[in-house]
Amino acid sequence: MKAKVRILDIYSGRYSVFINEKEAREAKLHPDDLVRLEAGKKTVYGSVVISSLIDEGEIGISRDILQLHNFSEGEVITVLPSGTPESVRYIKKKMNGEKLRKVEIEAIVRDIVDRKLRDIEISSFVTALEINGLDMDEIAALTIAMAETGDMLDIDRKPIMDVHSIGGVPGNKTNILVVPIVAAAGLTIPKTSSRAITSAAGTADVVEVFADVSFSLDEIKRIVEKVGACLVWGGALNLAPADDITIKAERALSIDPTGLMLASIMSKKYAMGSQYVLIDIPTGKGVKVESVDQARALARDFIELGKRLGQYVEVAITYGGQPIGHTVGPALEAREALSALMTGTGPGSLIEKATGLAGVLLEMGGVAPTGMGKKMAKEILESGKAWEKMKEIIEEQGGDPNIKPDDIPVGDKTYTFTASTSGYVTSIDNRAITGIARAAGAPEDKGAGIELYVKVGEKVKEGDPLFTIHAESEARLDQAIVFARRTEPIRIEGMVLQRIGNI
Ligand SMILES: O=P(O)(O)OC[C@H]1O[C@H](OP(=O)(O)O)[C@H](O)[C@@H]1O
Ligand SMILES: Nc1ccnc(=O)[nH]1
Repeated sequence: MKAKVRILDIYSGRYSVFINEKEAREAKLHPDDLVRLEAGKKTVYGSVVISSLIDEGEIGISRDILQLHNFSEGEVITVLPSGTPESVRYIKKKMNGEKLRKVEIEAIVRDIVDRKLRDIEISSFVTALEINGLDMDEIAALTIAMAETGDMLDIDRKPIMDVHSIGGVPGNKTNILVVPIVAAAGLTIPKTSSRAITSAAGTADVVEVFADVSFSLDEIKRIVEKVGACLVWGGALNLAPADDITIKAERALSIDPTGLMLASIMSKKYAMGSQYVLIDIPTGKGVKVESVDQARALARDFIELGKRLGQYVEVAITYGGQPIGHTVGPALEAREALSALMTGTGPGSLIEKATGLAGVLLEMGGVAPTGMGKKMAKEILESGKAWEKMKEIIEEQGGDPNIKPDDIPVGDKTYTFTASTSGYVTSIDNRAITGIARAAGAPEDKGAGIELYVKVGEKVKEGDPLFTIHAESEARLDQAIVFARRTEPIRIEGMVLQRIGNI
C-alpha cells in the first residue's frame, strides 16, 4: 500500500511504524509484524503498531525509524508486509548446535544491520551463541561481516596501536589512562569503546561524563590525525554497526558470549585499521574469565583471530578478582581516572594496571626497549605528559580541558555501609558490586555508583565505613540498599576463620 508519512514524536528504542486499525485489518497486518518501507531507492524495516492516532492513508513514523532514514512529513512511501527473513532459519540452526557457514553468518549480520531482525530474534541469536558457541572459522566470518557491513577508517599515521579490555571487572577505567600515556609517547591510538555490557560503566559511559563520545568517522580521523588519539564510542559511528545492536541484547541479559565478544572487539579494531592490538583479559572470581587456564585459551583465540585479520595481537591476563580502584559508576570513575592522570598517582590497582598495559603497548610500538615499557609509562604519567595529552583529547572531543575532577557531579542520594565486625577484608564480590551500582541507576544515571573505602587484605574495625552507594533518586538508592543487603559485597573475617570442634 501507499501511505503519506506522518512523523510522530515517539522514541521507544524500537523501530515502530504506526498504522490505522482499519487499514491494518485490510492489509492483514498484525501488531509487531515486520513491514518494509520503500522511499525511492531507500528501504527500511519496521514493526507494526496499530493506532487510532493515525488516519487512513497515513503511516506514522517514530523517531527511531527516522534514525534509519530521514523521511519527510507528507512524503508518499510504499508499505509492504515483509516475511520472516531467511536468517531466522540460520539462527535456529545455531540453536540446534550446528556450525554456520560463512554466507549464513553474513546473512544474519546483514539482517541485524538492516533491522530486518527484531529484538526478539537478536536475543535468540545471542542466547544461541551463549549456549552453543562458535568455532574459529565462524568467529572470523562473524568479525569480518560485522566490520564490512559498516565503514572503515583509514588514518594517515602509522603504526596504529589499540587496546581493548574484554571487560567484566567493576571499576575498569584503566584504558582512560592507557590511551593518553601511549599517545604522549608519540604513538597513534584511535580507541573505540562500547558502553557497559555486563558492568555498571563501560569506558564510553565514563568518558561521556567529561567529553563527547559520538563522532563521525571524518571527525575521528581529524581528531586522531591532530592529537594521535581519541576515546570514543564505537556505537556512534557506522563502525561495525551490528555490534551495538547485539550489545543491547547482551546487556539486557547480562551475558557476553565468548565468540560474539571476540567478534565485537576485533571487528571494531579491524574497522579502525588497528595494526598492533593489546587485549586485556581480567581474570578472577565473578568476572567473564575465572581461571588463568581459561584466560590462556581465550588469549590464543584472540591471537589466532588477529592473524586471520592481519593484525598483531598480544594479550595481558590481568588480576580481576576485585574492582579496579575505588570507584564504580560513570561519574565516580571519571573523577578517579582524571584525578590519577592529573596527579600521576592514585589507587595502586589502577596505576599498576594502566602503566603495565601502557608499557606493553610502548614496547609493541617500538618506542620502549623490551622490559622498559612500564617504567616509561610510569614516567609519562608522573611527569604530567599523559595529563597534557588527555587535555588535548578532551578539548578535541568538545569537553572542558580545565575540568576539575571534584567538580564532576555525583549522585547526592547516598548511603554508607559500615563493618559489622573487626577483621580483614577477605573478598569483594564483583557481581554484587556491579549489581548494587546498576540497581542504583548506573550506567544510565551517570552519578550513580559506589565508592569503595577498602580493598582485599585491608584491616577494618567494627563501624568503619566500607562503601557508599550514590544514586540520583531516593527510589534507586532504596533499590540498591535492598540489593546490597541481600548480598555480601564485602566479606570481613578475623585471622581465625573457623573453629572445628573435636567431636
Ligand atoms: O565490563 P563490561 O561492561 O562487560 O564490558 C564492556 C567494556 O569493556 C571494554 O572496555 P574498554 O573500552 O576496552 O576499556 C568495552 O569497550 C566496554 O567499555
Ligand atoms: N563484547 C565486548 C566486550 C568488551 N568490549 C566490547 O567492545 N565488546
